[in-house]
Amino acid sequence: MAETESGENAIQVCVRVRPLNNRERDEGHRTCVVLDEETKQVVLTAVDKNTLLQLRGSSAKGYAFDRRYDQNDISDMIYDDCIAQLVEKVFKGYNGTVMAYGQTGSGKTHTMSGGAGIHGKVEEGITPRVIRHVFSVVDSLNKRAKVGEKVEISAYALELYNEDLLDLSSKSGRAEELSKGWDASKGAAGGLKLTERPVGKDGRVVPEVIGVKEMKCETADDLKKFYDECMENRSTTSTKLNDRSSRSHAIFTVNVHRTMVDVLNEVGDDMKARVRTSEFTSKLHLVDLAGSERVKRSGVVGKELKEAANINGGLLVLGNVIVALSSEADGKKKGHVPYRDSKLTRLLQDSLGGNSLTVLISCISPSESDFEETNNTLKYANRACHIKNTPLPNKFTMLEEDLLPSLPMAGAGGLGMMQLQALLEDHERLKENHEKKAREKAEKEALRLAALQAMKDEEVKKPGFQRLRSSQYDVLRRQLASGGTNIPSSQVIGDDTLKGFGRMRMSQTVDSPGVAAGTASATPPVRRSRRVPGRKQAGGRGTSSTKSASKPAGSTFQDWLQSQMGEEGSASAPNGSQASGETYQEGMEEEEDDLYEQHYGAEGEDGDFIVEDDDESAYNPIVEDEDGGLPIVEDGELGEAGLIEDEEGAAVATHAVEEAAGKSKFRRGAVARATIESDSVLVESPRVEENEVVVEEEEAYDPIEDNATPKLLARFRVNQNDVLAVFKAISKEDFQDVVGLLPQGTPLPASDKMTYLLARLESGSGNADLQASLQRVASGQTSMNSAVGPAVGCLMATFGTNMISSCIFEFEDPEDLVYYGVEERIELWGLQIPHNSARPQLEEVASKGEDQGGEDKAGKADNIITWTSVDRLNMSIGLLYALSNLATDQNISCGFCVPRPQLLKRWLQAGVKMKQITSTLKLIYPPSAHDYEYYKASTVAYFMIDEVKEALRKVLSVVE
Ligand SMILES: Nc1ncnc2c1ncn2[C@@H]1O[C@H](COP(=O)(O)OP(=O)(O)OP(=O)(O)O)[C@@H](O)[C@H]1O
Repeated sequence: MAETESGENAIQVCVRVRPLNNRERDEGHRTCVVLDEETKQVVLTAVDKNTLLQLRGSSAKGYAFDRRYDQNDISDMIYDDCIAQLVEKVFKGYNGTVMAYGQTGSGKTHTMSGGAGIHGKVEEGITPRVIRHVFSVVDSLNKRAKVGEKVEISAYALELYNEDLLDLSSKSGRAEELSKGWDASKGAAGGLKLTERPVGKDGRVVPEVIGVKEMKCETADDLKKFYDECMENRSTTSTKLNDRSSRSHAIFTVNVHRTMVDVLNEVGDDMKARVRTSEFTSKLHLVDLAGSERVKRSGVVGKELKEAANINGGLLVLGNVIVALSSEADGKKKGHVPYRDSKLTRLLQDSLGGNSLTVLISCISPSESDFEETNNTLKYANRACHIKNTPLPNKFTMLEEDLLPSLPMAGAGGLGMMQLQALLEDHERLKENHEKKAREKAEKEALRLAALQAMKDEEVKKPGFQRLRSSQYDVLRRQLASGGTNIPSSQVIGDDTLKGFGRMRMSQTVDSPGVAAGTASATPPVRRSRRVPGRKQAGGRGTSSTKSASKPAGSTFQDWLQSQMGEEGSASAPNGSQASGETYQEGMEEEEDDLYEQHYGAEGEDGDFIVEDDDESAYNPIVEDEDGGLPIVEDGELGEAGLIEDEEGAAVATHAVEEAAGKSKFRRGAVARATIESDSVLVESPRVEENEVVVEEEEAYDPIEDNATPKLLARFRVNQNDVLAVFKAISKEDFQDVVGLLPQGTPLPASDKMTYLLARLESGSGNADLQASLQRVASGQTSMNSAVGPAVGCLMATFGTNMISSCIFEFEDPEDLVYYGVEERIELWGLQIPHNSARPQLEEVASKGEDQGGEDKAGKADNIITWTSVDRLNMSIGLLYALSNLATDQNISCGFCVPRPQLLKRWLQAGVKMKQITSTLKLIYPPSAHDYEYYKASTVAYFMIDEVKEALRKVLSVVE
């Protein structure tokens, strides 16, 4: 016998014997059915000669069934034994069928629908129980539903009447159909359409009824009402054998549509936890067949006779189907199953021999007068026990994955149910808001672009309109950063510098990188393109004014970098770098190449570097053309588009060429000389003569006066609560995951980019207090390396960039940047301009430093060391400045980070010193995370907040 995965029979056949009815009693019929509990048989006993004859000599006929119910058993028992579990299975994706079968008047409708029984006792039928049960399951599922999960119930009712398939829910429609005639020869005239949908590869099909009205029901009452209405419409008639005989087969189908959400135990490349949302629809058919009847006995004529013929015809085919299926299941030759011989069997083909879990309730009369029909029913029921159904849960349709923010792995402590629920709720909200946000964003961007365009249009009307290219700012920043304090601050920082940029002649000493590194002689004025010594000893590119040479002796990048990093703990020379040292070194070598190019110019094909004249020791940050306009490359190599050189040498020149060719993605055409018609629309660059920055005055346009020069402003509004909460979250030493560390009741950030990725710096043995250790560093008693070494550990929480921007900082775009498109902003800021998004109101927590005090020898607040971590993702110097400001406010004087090469580069360029900590970074981090390996090989650095601020002030025009 076919079984489900859980071992239950896929087809359960039970027998129900009704009591003798009044007519049978009146006529003196006796019971011929006995339930033998020992043999589990339903035994038909021969009670008279004729019956004996019919039994061909046997005095008794027994059929074994697992479940047998006599006249004293109520439908409660049948339900509990067979139906309840079926209903539960339907919610797990299985199709189910409960089908009452038997001769007319045997109790099928009573069993399926209930009602006043023979003894006047009202009994609830299986279908009303199913309805109640279905909604009790729905309620319990809803109670423990995850966000995004739902279950929907709908139903439809069919009637197969004289081979016409009708919608029982539509009384008028049904009457109309019937008026067209009930002759089976008319087939489906006017009725519903029955089709078959192929499923699987074995040629199996499932029936589908087209056009039936499906009713969505929210409550059990809704569904019961719908059921009652449908059953009211059913064709019945009074016969000799049944006062209210069903003249049609009725199929009431309950659809269960479920959407389920599973949080998978995995994290994707994007560091989001995988969530699988799946859905299925399963069907529970509740079938009340019309009864077979011997027309002689039921005494029907005319229309009822025709009905009986059709009923019997369908049931005959049903019997044949059962026989064919049972023979097949018994291992006999696979034969043809005549499903298509009747509409009834076509409709039921999934329930018998198909994909359904089926309970067949064989209703029988106990009366000896019905002996033959009962025997017949039991015979088929017995055969049906052998039918093999192959129930498989309906295929889940996966809707989507990957919607949750990433969760810490179970190994890191896992999530509590509450937290998980919170995340799921967050997830749901995100899902709902996703489209709305996208739409709003698109609208906002469209408005912004329109406004931007309008502004640009206005700007270009101004005489001499020009704005500085982002690369020019980089040039300036780097130049200023490398020059350090030698440049008067009034001219180095902020508007003044920018004002002077290209406008006035300033005489001041600038230490070029080469000078800072203590190598090659100072920076002479150079005004003609030439090559500087390259790292390769190859020939020139055939230009008369170039030649090859070696990199200046002693002028190593390493030297320069060292000078940038300060004396202690050079990131460029990570001595003592342990596990991560090698990778770090490789990273730095890449950086070296990068920075080398920036300082000595882009490498030519042969490894040479293009600079001015033949003076190998020369260093010329800026070259301009004779007219003081856009610089021109004179050796012809770079065309006539212009050249701006400083540390970046030819790289900038190349950029200028691209610019001229209209290839640059930044401010295409806005700077290129070719596009500028007016002589007055020129941007000049400072140039260096004998270690002096020379900026020639011109009559032309003053970007500041014309209010067209962008300023790099760090104008931040910081959400203190968010930051404090984050700081608190990452300041616990003994942690399992960040979520668990957030203050009780802290709502989780709404950002879908939120990540909680954890790393802990394993800093050797000992259990000293990190706080105290850091204080010793602050008071100069010890170095960071030795302080962190014995400390308990450094917890570093990294958050997605979005979270940093939306949770920690709230930016106001500097007004002057509003002219710029996103790409330009990125270039200027090193970070996408953060957006303002909804941020959770997190509980305010006290400053850790103030709470803990510790060894604050000097007793000054600014000597109290607290620490924070900095996201490694594209942290711009602007963000870093804002963070540093905040850290100062909070008496935080030291920051840790895992610098990315790009980040390191940018910070170094900005003059921010970072020092490597020689320690092993132990990751508490999902290994599946895309940057796991990166972190594994990373080095932790630290920086002192004051130093950072001081350095950044030099390159940022800060509005405090
Ligand atoms: N188990 C039972 N206990 C009490 N009364 C019953 C039982 N089964 C059937 N009856 C009564 O017997 C009568 C006939 O039952 P029912 O209408 O359910 O038969 P049926 O098999 O549906 O007949 P038909 O095929 O003609 O529609 C009804 O009055 C019903 O109340």
